[in-house]
Amino acid sequence: MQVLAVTPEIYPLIKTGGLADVTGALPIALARQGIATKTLVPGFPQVLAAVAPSVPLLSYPDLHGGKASVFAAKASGLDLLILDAPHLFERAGGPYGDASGMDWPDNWRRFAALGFVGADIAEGAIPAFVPDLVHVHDWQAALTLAYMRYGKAADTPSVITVHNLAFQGRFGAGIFAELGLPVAAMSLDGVEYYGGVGYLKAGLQAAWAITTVSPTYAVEIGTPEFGMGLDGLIAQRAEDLTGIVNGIDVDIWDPETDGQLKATYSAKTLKARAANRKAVEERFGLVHDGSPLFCVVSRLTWQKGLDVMAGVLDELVASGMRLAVLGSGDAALEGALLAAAARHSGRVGVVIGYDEGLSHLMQGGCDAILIPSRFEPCGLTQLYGLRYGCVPIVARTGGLADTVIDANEAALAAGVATGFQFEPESGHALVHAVKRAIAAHEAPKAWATIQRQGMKADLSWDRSAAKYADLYRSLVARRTA
Ligand SMILES: Nc1ncnc2c1ncn2[C@@H]1O[C@H](COP(=O)(O)OP(=O)(O)O[C@H]2O[C@H](CO)[C@@H](O)[C@H](O)[C@H]2O)[C@@H](O)[C@H]1O
Repeated sequence: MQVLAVTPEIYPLIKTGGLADVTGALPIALARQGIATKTLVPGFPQVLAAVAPSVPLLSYPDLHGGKASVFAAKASGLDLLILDAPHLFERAGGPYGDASGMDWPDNWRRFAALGFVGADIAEGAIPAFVPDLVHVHDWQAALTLAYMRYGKAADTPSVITVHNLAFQGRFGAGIFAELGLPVAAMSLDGVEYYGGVGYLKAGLQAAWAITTVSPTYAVEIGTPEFGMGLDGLIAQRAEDLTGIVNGIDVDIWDPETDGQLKATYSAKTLKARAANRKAVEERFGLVHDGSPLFCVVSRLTWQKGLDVMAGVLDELVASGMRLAVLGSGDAALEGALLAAAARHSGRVGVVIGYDEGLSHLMQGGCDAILIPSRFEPCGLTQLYGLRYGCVPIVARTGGLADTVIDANEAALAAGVATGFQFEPESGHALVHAVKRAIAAHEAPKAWATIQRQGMKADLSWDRSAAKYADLYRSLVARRTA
């Protein structure tokens, strides 16, 4: 089976969040299931710098205001189709905005172009690669499915994966005329969304199947509390919706071989983590006093609930822990965390920025990782934590609820606990969970059992990829039936 994936981000070429980890790892795991994927990605500067250009397979004299082409490339074991459109994608800054974080005003045009080209390929524009199925990720790729549905490849099976319902790609009605879709598409069951145009909405409406990245989030997004305005549509499509938990790249994230660690280790040599802990303490300016060392590695946004944590930080420090925070995002939150670090010098350390290597070292050296998200479609950092013996302390929501087994009395007695869960959005509940973790940490043998139990979990992509492969096969069978 041949699959066309369409995504704005793919690890290791371009990444702003967990979406890239998924689109970078899934094709490789799917190949082991006999499924060949080619991934269409925008030619951002970071992408073009990582690949060798080749003869264009497709050319556009005028794609939304400039010349564009698609060429094939290979990188990190991935088969890529790169949409080279300098007027749309070759800009300094991030993939969605300028260096100051302001969204590009023409994002609607940039990702309409991506979708338009995706649908052309679905329709057979590259004769040597006519996909059996198209799989798009998030709002930036979602319009592919609207272009397919309204003419180009209406009977090619399709899947949309929602990595985060908070990002919807909502634009004014004025753009519709420039999308090149038929007038009929500007309707309630088309791309129209609260009077404007909704890219994610259009994709959810057009997709043959919808997936999201955990079973609990799949249920949550059908409710007004988590549905972000799309719950009605999601509930309507409940029969076509599945939750498939993300895997992680267990080769990149392997404490036995990880080159970013000061000392590698296994479940049998947990003591070796001490060298990593010391390196973290030094990097974050923390005292070396043997007290529990917790960490946060996160985008600093409302979703992640770190404002709730910042609100109880004094209590957390008073309970005896030290905290190392790596993250960037919301300026007010960055400020609050830096202020806490100044207030609790030696006990709280903050590094503002994005540092992949340091995130590995933290997982390899800290005792626990705090993830107080308000909502979390899947979450990857708790999975890295499990694999590295960095015990996750998580809000009971979405994929966090599905992947961490709370260390309650029964789970501890049965030896199956892998972390700690607490009620989301409650500073009080977070403090309580941290205190439970600190108490557990005081019994080194029991703590090591929790660590080892997490390290035993099968977090590889193979299990999840098998579920995607089953879904793909069932959709392709439906087409031919
Ligand atoms: N400052 C920093 N330095 C270094 N590394 C950093 C970092 N900040 C974050 N990261 C890394 O970025 C990734 C974040 O992944 P998450 O799944 O936690 O969240 P995200 O919300 O981006 O993804 C969305 O998509 C993914 C994929 O489906 C879902 O798991 C998730 O719930 C959903 O919100 C991890 O690999 C993490 O280590």
